Amino acid sequence: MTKTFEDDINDLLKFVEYFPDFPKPGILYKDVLSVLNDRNGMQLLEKILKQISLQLMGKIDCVAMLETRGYIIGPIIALQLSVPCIPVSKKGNLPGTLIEQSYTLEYGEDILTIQLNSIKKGQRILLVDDFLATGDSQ
Ligand SMILES: O=P(O)(O)OC[C@H]1O[C@H](OP(=O)(O)OP(=O)(O)O)[C@H](O)[C@@H]1O
Ligand SMILES: Nc1ncnc2[nH]cnc12
Repeated sequence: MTKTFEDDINDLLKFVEYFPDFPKPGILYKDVLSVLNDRNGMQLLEKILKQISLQLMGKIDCVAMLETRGYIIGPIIALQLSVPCIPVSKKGNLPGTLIEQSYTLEYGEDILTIQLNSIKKGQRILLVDDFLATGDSQ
Protein backbone atom coordinates (compact mmCIF):
# COMPACT_ATOMS: atom_id res chain seq x y z
CA MET A 1 0.00 0.00 0.00
CA THR A 2 1.30 3.49 -0.86
CA LYS A 3 2.36 5.52 2.17
CA THR A 4 0.72 8.90 2.73
CA PHE A 5 2.69 12.00 3.73
CA GLU A 6 1.39 11.52 7.27
CA ASP A 7 2.60 7.88 7.29
CA ASP A 8 6.06 9.07 6.23
CA ILE A 9 6.16 11.71 9.01
CA ASN A 10 5.13 9.09 11.59
CA ASP A 11 7.80 6.69 10.29
CA LEU A 12 10.43 9.46 10.46
CA LEU A 13 9.50 10.28 14.06
CA LYS A 14 10.40 6.70 15.03
CA PHE A 15 14.06 7.51 14.33
CA VAL A 16 14.13 10.37 16.85
CA GLU A 17 15.80 9.46 20.14
CA TYR A 18 14.76 10.93 23.50
CA PHE A 19 17.17 12.03 26.22
CA PRO A 20 15.64 13.03 29.57
CA ASP A 21 17.36 15.80 31.55
CA PHE A 22 19.55 17.04 28.69
CA PRO A 23 21.05 19.63 28.52
CA LYS A 24 19.41 20.58 31.84
CA PRO A 25 17.31 18.75 34.44
CA GLY A 26 13.65 18.72 33.43
CA ILE A 27 14.26 19.00 29.67
CA LEU A 28 13.33 16.06 27.44
CA TYR A 29 15.77 16.44 24.56
CA LYS A 30 14.57 15.10 21.22
CA ASP A 31 17.63 14.21 19.21
CA VAL A 32 16.50 14.70 15.63
CA LEU A 33 20.03 14.07 14.32
CA SER A 34 19.47 10.37 15.14
CA VAL A 35 17.52 10.26 11.87
CA LEU A 36 20.82 10.70 10.00
CA ASN A 37 22.39 7.70 11.75
CA ASP A 38 20.29 5.34 9.64
CA ARG A 39 20.24 5.13 5.81
CA ASN A 40 16.44 4.58 5.81
CA GLY A 41 15.99 7.58 8.11
CA MET A 42 18.03 9.80 5.81
CA GLN A 43 16.16 8.62 2.72
CA LEU A 44 12.82 9.25 4.42
CA LEU A 45 13.93 12.73 5.51
CA GLU A 46 14.95 13.52 1.92
CA LYS A 47 11.63 12.19 0.58
CA ILE A 48 9.63 14.32 3.04
CA LEU A 49 11.68 17.46 2.36
CA LYS A 50 11.20 16.96 -1.40
CA GLN A 51 7.43 16.65 -0.90
CA ILE A 52 7.37 19.84 1.21
CA SER A 53 9.51 21.63 -1.38
CA LEU A 54 7.02 20.77 -4.13
CA GLN A 55 4.38 22.80 -2.26
CA LEU A 56 6.78 25.76 -2.03
CA MET A 57 7.96 25.83 -5.64
CA GLY A 58 7.91 29.39 -7.04
CA LYS A 59 6.90 30.90 -3.70
CA ILE A 60 10.34 31.33 -2.08
CA ASP A 61 13.34 33.48 -3.07
CA CYS A 62 15.79 32.42 -0.39
CA VAL A 63 16.16 29.84 2.38
CA ALA A 64 17.50 31.11 5.72
CA MET A 65 18.85 28.21 7.79
CA LEU A 66 19.32 28.39 11.57
CA GLU A 67 22.54 27.16 13.18
CA THR A 68 23.24 24.39 13.89
CA ARG A 69 20.73 21.78 12.89
CA GLY A 70 18.87 23.98 10.42
CA TYR A 71 22.10 23.85 8.37
CA ILE A 72 21.34 20.22 7.54
CA ILE A 73 17.77 20.72 6.38
CA GLY A 74 18.01 24.15 4.72
CA PRO A 75 20.29 23.22 1.82
CA ILE A 76 18.20 20.17 0.87
CA ILE A 77 15.12 22.39 0.47
CA ALA A 78 17.06 25.21 -1.23
CA LEU A 79 18.46 22.78 -3.82
CA GLN A 80 14.96 21.51 -4.59
CA LEU A 81 13.68 25.07 -5.01
CA SER A 82 16.79 26.27 -6.90
CA VAL A 83 17.17 29.24 -4.57
CA PRO A 84 20.11 30.47 -2.47
CA CYS A 85 20.62 29.53 1.14
CA ILE A 86 21.89 31.93 3.82
CA PRO A 87 23.10 31.25 7.37
CA VAL A 88 21.45 32.58 10.52
CA SER A 89 24.30 31.94 12.93
CA LYS A 90 25.12 32.11 16.60
CA LYS A 91 27.02 35.26 17.57
CA GLY A 92 30.72 35.04 16.78
CA ASN A 93 30.41 32.69 13.81
CA LEU A 94 29.82 35.12 10.93
CA PRO A 95 32.10 37.82 9.47
CA GLY A 96 31.09 41.19 8.03
CA THR A 97 28.37 43.65 8.98
CA LEU A 98 25.72 41.82 10.97
CA ILE A 99 22.20 42.21 12.32
CA GLU A 100 21.82 40.68 15.80
CA GLN A 101 18.82 39.40 17.71
CA SER A 102 18.86 37.87 21.16
CA TYR A 103 16.30 35.21 22.07
CA THR A 104 15.39 32.69 24.71
CA LEU A 105 14.94 29.01 23.99
CA GLU A 106 13.63 26.11 26.03
CA TYR A 107 16.94 25.63 27.85
CA GLY A 108 18.74 28.95 27.70
CA GLU A 109 19.33 32.08 25.70
CA ASP A 110 21.50 33.03 22.76
CA ILE A 111 22.11 35.62 20.07
CA LEU A 112 21.51 34.96 16.38
CA THR A 113 23.11 37.01 13.62
CA ILE A 114 22.73 37.44 9.85
CA GLN A 115 24.98 39.21 7.37
CA LEU A 116 23.39 42.52 6.43
CA ASN A 117 23.99 42.06 2.69
CA SER A 118 22.72 38.47 2.57
CA ILE A 119 19.07 39.45 2.18
CA LYS A 120 17.25 42.07 0.14
CA LYS A 121 14.07 43.98 0.89
CA GLY A 122 10.99 42.24 -0.49
CA GLN A 123 12.55 38.78 -0.69
CA ARG A 124 10.30 35.89 0.25
CA ILE A 125 12.40 34.05 2.82
CA LEU A 126 11.74 30.57 4.15
CA LEU A 127 13.15 30.15 7.66
CA VAL A 128 14.32 26.58 8.21
CA ASP A 129 15.20 24.85 11.47
CA ASP A 130 14.98 21.33 12.81
CA PHE A 131 12.88 21.80 15.91
CA LEU A 132 10.37 24.12 17.56
CA ALA A 133 10.05 24.19 21.38
CA THR A 134 9.14 27.69 22.56
CA GLY A 135 9.50 29.05 19.01
CA ASP A 136 11.09 32.21 20.43
CA SER A 137 14.17 31.92 18.21
CA GLN A 138 11.90 32.05 15.15
O1 LIG B 1 11.77 26.80 19.99
P1 LIG B 1 13.01 27.05 20.78
O2 LIG B 1 12.80 27.12 22.27
O3 LIG B 1 13.75 28.27 20.25
O4 LIG B 1 13.98 25.81 20.57
C1 LIG B 1 14.31 25.36 19.30
C2 LIG B 1 15.72 25.69 18.97
O5 LIG B 1 16.59 24.98 19.88
C3 LIG B 1 17.54 24.22 19.14
O6 LIG B 1 18.63 24.99 18.85
P2 LIG B 1 19.93 25.14 19.71
O7 LIG B 1 20.14 26.60 19.96
O8 LIG B 1 19.96 24.20 20.86
O9 LIG B 1 20.98 24.82 18.61
P3 LIG B 1 21.62 23.60 17.90
O10 LIG B 1 20.86 23.43 16.61
O11 LIG B 1 22.97 24.15 17.72
O12 LIG B 1 21.55 22.38 18.77
C4 LIG B 1 16.79 23.90 17.87
O13 LIG B 1 17.67 23.56 16.81
C5 LIG B 1 16.04 25.18 17.59
O14 LIG B 1 16.85 26.15 16.92
N1 LIG C 1 13.52 19.53 23.89
C1 LIG C 1 14.34 19.81 22.86
N2 LIG C 1 14.87 18.80 22.13
C2 LIG C 1 15.67 19.09 21.07
N3 LIG C 1 15.99 20.33 20.67
C3 LIG C 1 15.47 21.34 21.39
N4 LIG C 1 15.58 22.69 21.25
C4 LIG C 1 14.86 23.26 22.23
N5 LIG C 1 14.26 22.36 23.01
C5 LIG C 1 14.63 21.14 22.50
